[in-house]
Amino acid sequence: MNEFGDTANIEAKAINISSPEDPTAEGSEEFLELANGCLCCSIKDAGIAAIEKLMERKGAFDHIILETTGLADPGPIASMFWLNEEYSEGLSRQISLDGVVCVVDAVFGQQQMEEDHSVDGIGESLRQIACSDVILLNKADLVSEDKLTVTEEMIYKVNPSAPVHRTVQAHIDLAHIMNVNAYAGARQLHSTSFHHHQCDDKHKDHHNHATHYQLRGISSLQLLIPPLSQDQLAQLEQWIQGILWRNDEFADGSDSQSSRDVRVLRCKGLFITSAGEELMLQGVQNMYEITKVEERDVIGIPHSGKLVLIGKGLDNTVKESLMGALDR
Ligand SMILES: Nc1nc2c(ncn2[C@@H]2O[C@H](COP(=O)(O)OP(=O)(O)OP(=O)(O)O)[C@@H](O)[C@H]2O)c(=O)[nH]1
Repeated sequence: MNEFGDTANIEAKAINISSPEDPTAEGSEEFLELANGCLCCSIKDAGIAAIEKLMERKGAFDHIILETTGLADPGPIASMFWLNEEYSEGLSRQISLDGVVCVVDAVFGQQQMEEDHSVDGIGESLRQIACSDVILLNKADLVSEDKLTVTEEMIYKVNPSAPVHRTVQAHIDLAHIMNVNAYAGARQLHSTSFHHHQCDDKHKDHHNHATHYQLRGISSLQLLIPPLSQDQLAQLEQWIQGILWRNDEFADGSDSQSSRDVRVLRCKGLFITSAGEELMLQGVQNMYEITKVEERDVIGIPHSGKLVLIGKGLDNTVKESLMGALDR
């Protein structure tokens, strides 16, 4: 869980396991120190080692909750649990990433987001919101209804696909933040209903079936994807690789203006093939996977697929580039 409302030092060091019912546990909580400080700065070594240590006590707990500091970037952490190469050989067989929860401070959240929009690059609060699957707008008792609404609208513009819950003292029904399966089956995507606000409707492009939410530093783009032939599916995947990898320093060295400007932090998609197959896309930063939806997960066949990109520089050019790729 992230809370960007504070300005805490990035050197927080604990993984906190709650295991009150475990008779073998020494206490109701255990803290595993990460030798190298912040989890996201020590992903490959200390992070994985700490989780491996935890898994020696497999069965003593049901969930692992990682609480990062206010300045952490959740993207690399999410990738570590999801598709890390070393990790996938070992622990990913035993545990899976459920979702990323972000706590936004209702008193300072708006100001923090405004400041982060005005900096070069993508400020941490925006990264945290962009990568979240559920958002708590906490300290709702301390601000006016108007301020809550304005903050919610700012959040929706950054990430239209994460539900936002207003909370006091972060009290929330655990069903909203646990077992959310944000990275699992397509069930989630079938039922995803994106937030629409009056102020966003003018950005909606019905002709191209696209919805575009633009805020200075970060934006999201939602596209309806028609049923795809096998060729189009291959073209779509190639296009996705292009947009996810073009900014990577290990990529093909492309140095065009658009390469520098576009940065995808999170992508999700559900694609339908003309043969009736369903495929799900999940991506964090430059990592992605496209998996076939198992029959048991399918709840009715949707008429069209959808693609959601959250990141920087996602303007009309990106949408047109995708349409062009599918038309080839
Ligand atoms: N009125 C009100 N106070 C709250 C709420 N949530 C937390 N607080 C109080 O705000 C104070 C600061 O709490 P946080 O903002 O969570 O600060 P913190 O515990 O340092 O946060 P982290 O370092 O991010 O874990 C504490 O006294 C909390 O009891 C809330 O919803 N309403």
